[in-house]
Amino acid sequence: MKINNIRNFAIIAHIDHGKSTLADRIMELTNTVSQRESQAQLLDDLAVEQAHGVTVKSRTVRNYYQADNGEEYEYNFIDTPGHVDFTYEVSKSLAASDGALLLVDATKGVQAQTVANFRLAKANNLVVIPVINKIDAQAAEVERAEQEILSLDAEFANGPILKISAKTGLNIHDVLEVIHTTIPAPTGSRQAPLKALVFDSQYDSFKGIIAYVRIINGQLKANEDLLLMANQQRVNANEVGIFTPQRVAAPNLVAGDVGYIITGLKDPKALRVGDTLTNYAQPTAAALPGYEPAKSVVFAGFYPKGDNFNDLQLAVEKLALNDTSFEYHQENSDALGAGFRCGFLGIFHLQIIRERLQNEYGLDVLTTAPNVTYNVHLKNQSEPIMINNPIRFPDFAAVDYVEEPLAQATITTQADLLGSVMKLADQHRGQLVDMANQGELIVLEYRIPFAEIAYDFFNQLKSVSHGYATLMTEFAEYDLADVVKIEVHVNYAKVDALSFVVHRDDVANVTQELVHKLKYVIPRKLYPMPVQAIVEGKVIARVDVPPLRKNAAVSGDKKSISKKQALLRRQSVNQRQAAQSDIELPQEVFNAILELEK
Ligand SMILES: Nc1nc2c(ncn2[C@@H]2O[C@H](COP(=O)(O)OP(=O)(O)OP(=O)(O)O)[C@@H](O)[C@H]2O)c(=O)[nH]1
Repeated sequence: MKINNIRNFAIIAHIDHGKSTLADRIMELTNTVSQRESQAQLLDDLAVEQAHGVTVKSRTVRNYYQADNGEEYEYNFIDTPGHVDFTYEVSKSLAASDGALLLVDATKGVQAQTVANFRLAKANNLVVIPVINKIDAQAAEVERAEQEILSLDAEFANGPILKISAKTGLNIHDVLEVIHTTIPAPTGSRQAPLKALVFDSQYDSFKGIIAYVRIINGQLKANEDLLLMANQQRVNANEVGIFTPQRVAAPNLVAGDVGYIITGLKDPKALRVGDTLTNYAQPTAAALPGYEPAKSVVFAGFYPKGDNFNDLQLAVEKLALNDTSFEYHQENSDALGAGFRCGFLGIFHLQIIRERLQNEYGLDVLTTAPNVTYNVHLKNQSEPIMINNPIRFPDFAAVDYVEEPLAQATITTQADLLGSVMKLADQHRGQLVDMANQGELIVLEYRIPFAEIAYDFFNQLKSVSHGYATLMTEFAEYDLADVVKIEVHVNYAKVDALSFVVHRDDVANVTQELVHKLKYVIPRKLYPMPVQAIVEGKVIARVDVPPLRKNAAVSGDKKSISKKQALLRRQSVNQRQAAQSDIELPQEVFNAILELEK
């Protein structure tokens, strides 16, 4: 294909505005896939995606389009995720594209992710084509959506604003035409030395690392020797090819193309997404600018259930390769043994990774209660220490002061829901910074501790706004926080994995609720076990997990005094022996912390 007839573009939108449906329709109209195949959504093929009905990973597909002007075009499109936790995936896809279709749901209009993704596309110098989708829906307000698009960028008045239904197929032909008339062909020279951007990757147990590349300059054939520029690693292109959407081998990839390279690299850490690939013998002079590494916001421990630490290690290594925003390192807990401390972009991201471990690797992991990273300033030390694991939170006597991460949170809401949304943000220690109108929507800017919004805030916001309000967050700064560590002792022994950090004001409520929840989820033993929540050395709350059998001391059975005393003696010996001994920690115990009403 001539480079002039290639178009590389992304489809971007707010969650659920119809990206995957439009992608399916494009593949159908270009005969990339048959009608029968396209009955099921083709691109969201990860089990987690089907379960939640959302895109988690970006997908790439090559289509051939016979245009009205008689020319044939190669369309490489990248379907991207819409959930706020996966913005990082979107920015990678955009770096590999020259243009973007910005999809707006006619029943919802411009929403927070629409704005954010539009800005990302502009930052990557992409040509953006607005497309209003779902015009078939009863609740569609096409004109209003159009006005909102124009208030996003007045320049849209100069170009077409398409109105389609991805569901019924209405006006999809216009979309296919506008792509080649509006989005520029890639610029790049086939003669120059090879320069390819690795914009994504995947791990295959047999084939090793598969790099997803956009060829900027030059060309490459199978079996050529290549160089990964970041770590000067030499690799062989075992196979090169394109996505149809399945991988199909091709003789070569040339400037402008999007495709894959099977590298055979077996070490999942050997390749970094954002790296530049070049020819080993004739390298290009300078690497492409890489991506900003993603910044983890939420941390939690993953521990194997049973004796499969090695399986878990391999699985997290491979997942981290497929999802570069997921980070991990090994940690040990007295209560749980060896595991991993993992970093995520948000709680939904955590949930997705956990489900992927289950679905793709058959691993059921124990997940400890999530937390954020604290900067702890010690009394006798000038430099603060970063704590992302409550087990390591220093003793209160040594702590001078603590700082916590604040988010810049942008909440977009309908005017009539303003009251409930502001109340929710207030309950979560949000400080209102700015408030502005965007069409009929109100955009609120908050400074709000990540610890307050990292867990369930998004769901609560959806619930108070009946699904309409949207949330975008980014890291703002560290700020002083009056937080304390809660330790949990079961049967007088500290259970390190159950430690967590909360604001001092919440201590009384949280500890009471916690011990009462733990009473029902800690597996019972033959003797009663006290559960204590301890803050700064003081027991703040306590309950007893009842014994499996009746307690001799409180048993109502009629027994002689001496028999009862003998029973009590035996019971107390058991109890003393049992203190310190292992207690089991099923997942429900950690969920009890996660579900606390903070
Ligand atoms: N009425 C109507 N519904 C549509 C149309 N396009 C998509 N939908 C529906 O909208 C919902 C979301 O569509 P998806 O294509 O999964 O949305 P998405 O943007 O890919 O979602 P994420 O991948 O999770 O970001 C589905 O229930 C679709 O059937 C349309 O043109 N009209």
